[in-house]
Amino acid sequence: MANTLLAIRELDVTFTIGKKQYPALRQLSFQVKEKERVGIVGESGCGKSLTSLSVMGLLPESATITRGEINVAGKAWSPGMGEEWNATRGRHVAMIFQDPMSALNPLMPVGKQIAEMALTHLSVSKQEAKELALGMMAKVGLSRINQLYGEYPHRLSGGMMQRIMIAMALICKPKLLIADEPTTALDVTIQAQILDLLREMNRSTNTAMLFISHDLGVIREVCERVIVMYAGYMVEDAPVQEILEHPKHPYTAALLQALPSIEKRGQLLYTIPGRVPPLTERGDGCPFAGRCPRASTICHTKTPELETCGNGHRVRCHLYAEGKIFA
Ligand SMILES: Nc1ncnc2c1ncn2[C@@H]1O[C@H](COP(=O)(O)OP(=O)(O)OP(=O)(O)O)[C@@H](O)[C@H]1O
Repeated sequence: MANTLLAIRELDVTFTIGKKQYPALRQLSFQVKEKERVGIVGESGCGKSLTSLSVMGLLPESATITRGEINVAGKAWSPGMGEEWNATRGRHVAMIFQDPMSALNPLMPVGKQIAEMALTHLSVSKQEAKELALGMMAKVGLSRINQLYGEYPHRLSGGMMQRIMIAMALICKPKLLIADEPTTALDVTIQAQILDLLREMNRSTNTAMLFISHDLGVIREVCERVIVMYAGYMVEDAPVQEILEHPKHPYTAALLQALPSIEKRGQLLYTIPGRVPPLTERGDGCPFAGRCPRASTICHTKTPELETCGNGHRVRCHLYAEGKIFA
């Protein structure tokens, strides 16, 4: 059985705005195993990025981890670790973002940026770093690599830049790659190529993946397991096929209903009425109660517990606890 690579337990992240504190992540608990591809899905504002930034140690200054545990490759985070955590995390976890242009240095040739990564983190000579960078550029499907090595970022298309970012992220052989909306800024055909590449890299390098997207359709293509987040809570966690066939949380069911499909061609696409409540408007009860067509009194007053339901499936919903979900 694969070992656990990332374990998040009962994590709370809180923003301090003025003199007030606002919880942004609540009781978040999940794991990523070695080589596993796990997706996090949810609408804008649900806490997907804060989850990845917590792991990376990159939370904004106004946000604090107020409770819980993050464990990477057997090493636990604790407050005040600073550089020590950066070293552990840096050795095992790399991240790619939605907009590769803003993550690349516009003044340095792209090949050199990949080589710099190897020079900084591996004990290699300049020549070896260049060779590793060229090898990685070929591996991520770039052509004319010798010429491309010396090109500046602005000369590259969005898809090529994202390939460069993936090469930079993987050159030091991290155990986990966090990809935060890596294809959202790309057009659809390029999107499909980058998703193929990420799957291929997961297979060929055994790097586990935490893939963040607001699009369940994309997660379905890439991941083996999916975590559904809503307003700072994980509301469902299950293998992808299980969640597609037997969604248990009304929010997950609504996300699935909103997915375009060939059968729905010509029909008006379903959208979930309402919006994710901002931090300042979150109260007691189930975070989804205000938009849930099946909410009852208890949903507005008591936060549901996370229930384990078999088949690797967990859900946070009073309907499940009351035996009203049979899906
Ligand atoms: N620097 C900040 N200051 C105050 N609130 C913030 C800050 N960054 C994020 N938030 C709030 O924290 C909550 C979670 O944000 P987060 O960026 O993790 O959401 P997300 O699910 O990744 O959304 P998106 O898909 O838009 O990136 C949101 O309500 C957001 O407004």
